[in-house]
Amino acid sequence: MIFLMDLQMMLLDEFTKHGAEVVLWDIHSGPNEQTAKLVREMGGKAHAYTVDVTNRDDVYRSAELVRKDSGRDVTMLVNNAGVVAGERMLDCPDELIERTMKVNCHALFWTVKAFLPQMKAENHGHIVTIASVLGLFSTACVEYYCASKFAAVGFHESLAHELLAEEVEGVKTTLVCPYIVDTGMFAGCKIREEVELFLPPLEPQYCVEQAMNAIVIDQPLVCIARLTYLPFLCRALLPWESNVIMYRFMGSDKCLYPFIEAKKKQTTNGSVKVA
Ligand SMILES: NC(=O)C1=CN([C@@H]2O[C@H](COP(=O)(O)OP(=O)(O)OC[C@H]3O[C@@H](n4cnc5c(N)ncnc54)[C@H](OP(=O)(O)O)[C@@H]3O)[C@@H](O)[C@H]2O)C=CC1
Ligand SMILES: CC1=C(/C=C/C(C)=C/C=C/C(C)=C/C=O)C(C)(C)CCC1
Repeated sequence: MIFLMDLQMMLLDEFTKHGAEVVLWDIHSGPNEQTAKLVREMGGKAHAYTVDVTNRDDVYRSAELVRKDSGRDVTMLVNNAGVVAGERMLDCPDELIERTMKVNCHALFWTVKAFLPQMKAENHGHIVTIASVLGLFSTACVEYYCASKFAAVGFHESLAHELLAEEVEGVKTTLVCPYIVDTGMFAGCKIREEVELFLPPLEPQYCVEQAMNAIVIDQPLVCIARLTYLPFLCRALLPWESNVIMYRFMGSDKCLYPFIEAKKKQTTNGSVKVA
């Protein structure tokens, strides 16, 4: 059985093709039921549960319910839920900053605590964390999003080390770090045109395919697109000043400013949604 935190339809499509029975957790029941219906229409098996992954009691209770309802253990956990507030830190209400940490990072603690013991006992399972390239290197204006994703990466890596150190070889881990994906979450983000030719925003389908390829071969880390391994390496190897020059040259020092502006317009129109 596969267990998924709210996930794009395409990712579900891929899991369904692999014969998975999916359990969907989402904070909103309507869209979640709709997703489950679509999976069933594709010939897959899906069960929808309304869960706020930031609420640890809700997570533990729902994990028990899943076990009871299905009579089976969850063998794959995909932590995909994520939020971004889209406001400069100094303008952002404290609650939204906290919420970003809770959804993008704390939720990983609760879901892993809920499902890993069983996986360890059976020496069988897979934990997938959908983090971000912004968990490996940063840029301006997304301090709390970066903090949450760096934390997610740190948590995932330490867990992966622990499983290896304890020789729990049947429980695999995959850390997925995508660049901008064209889902609307970061709409407006802009780098220099010449650079964008080599590194356009990712098509969701491409991102999902690359993530699935990594998951099926138990790859521990995948950066999507491959070119984004470079800034990750540069951050580790080059002096800070060289990275600053590189960022300016590529227009990536202020690439999130237009995203913040676009969000601000949405907020003034009263249509912004967080979580
Ligand atoms: N889009 C991008 O450019 C990138 C995204 N990512 C990461 O990929 C993941 C998916 O993002 P994407 O598909 O773009 O964004 P979406 O906003 O479409 O997906 C995020 C999902 O998380 C769900 N969610 C939010 N809060 C909670 C909660 N408390 N409990 C349960 N579910 C919750 C939302 O549910 P609902 O819609 O019902 O509110 C939403 O469906 C995120 O972790 C994001 O950080 C990484 C790199 C780039
Ligand atoms: C900083 C930086 C770049 C731009 C990165 C951007 C724009 C990342 C956006 C990621 C998002 C939105 C992730 C969401 O989770 C380049 C051009 C790769 C190269 C140099 C360093």
